[in-house]
Amino acid sequence: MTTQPTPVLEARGVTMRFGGLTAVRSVDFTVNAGEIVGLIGPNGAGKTTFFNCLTGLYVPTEGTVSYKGTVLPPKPHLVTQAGIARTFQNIRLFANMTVLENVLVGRHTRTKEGLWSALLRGPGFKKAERHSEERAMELLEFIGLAHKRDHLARNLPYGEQRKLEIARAMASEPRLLLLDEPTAGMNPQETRATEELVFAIRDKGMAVLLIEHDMRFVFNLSDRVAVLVQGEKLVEGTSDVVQADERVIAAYLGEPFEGAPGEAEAAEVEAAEVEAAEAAADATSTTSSTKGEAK
Ligand SMILES: Nc1ncnc2c1ncn2[C@@H]1O[C@H](COP(=O)(O)OP(=O)(O)OP(=O)(O)O)[C@@H](O)[C@H]1O
Repeated sequence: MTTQPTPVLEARGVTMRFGGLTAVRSVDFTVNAGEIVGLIGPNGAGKTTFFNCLTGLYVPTEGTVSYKGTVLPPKPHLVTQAGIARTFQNIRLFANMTVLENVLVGRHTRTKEGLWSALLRGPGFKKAERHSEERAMELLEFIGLAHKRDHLARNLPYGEQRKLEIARAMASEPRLLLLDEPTAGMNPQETRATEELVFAIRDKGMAVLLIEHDMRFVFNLSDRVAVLVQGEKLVEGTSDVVQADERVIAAYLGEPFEGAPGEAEAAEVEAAEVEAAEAAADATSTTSSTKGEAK
């Protein structure tokens, strides 16, 4: 008997427009409990915009995002409270706080004292501090930074800062973790260690969705990979299926292919441009022949 996958995250018809630019177009997307899913696509394909729609940073122009069957309000703190945490493409740590403090701040959605109390270390925060500190230290041990608990975040090497970001996101006790380019700027050893870390996170019971440019990393890790091209989901499947799909290769190489996202619009624009150019050419020849007649 096969067990049905349980969706944690479901995006339905998510579209995001910035003025005249459609960065994400009608994307349906699901992450199931216990899965590692990769989201790939050429530069500017709309991956980060889609992440921002999932995490409430952007309000999608159309479509809905649900967590365990309930539509999420597009507000980052409510999304985190529901059980989704994320890291960013550019590191966003509190540089002048210690490693431990950074993780404690990440726990604010799970303590009733809240963010300001955590930042200002008010009386309520101190009370809850011991329990939070134990949890934070467990996390630091898990990611291998316990020995650096009192170091300032800004003094950590780059790879450790990225790890700390992951620990801080995990501190909110999410069921789904979204990682935006977790290996950006890492050396091969750090990338390999991050791969192990992501597997270990999944083994803790969290689903993981990651955007990545490092193909070996994403194909090694992911149970499923979705490919965004010009804001549309082009292909979705196992690593083997996606790697073998010629449309994916063409999209990465920037080559045209039949049924490419945006192809119909591009053809319309091209036809309009040709028409405009022809009209302009006609007008010029009419003018010059008129001029010719006047001579
Ligand atoms: N806030 C914004 N306002 C206007 N346009 C935007 C905004 N954010 C993204 N875009 C545009 O939307 C498109 C998709 O960008 P996005 O950053 O989501 O792509 P990406 O796949 O994450 O790219 P990369 O891999 O380079 O990070 C691009 O054309 C980008 O210029």
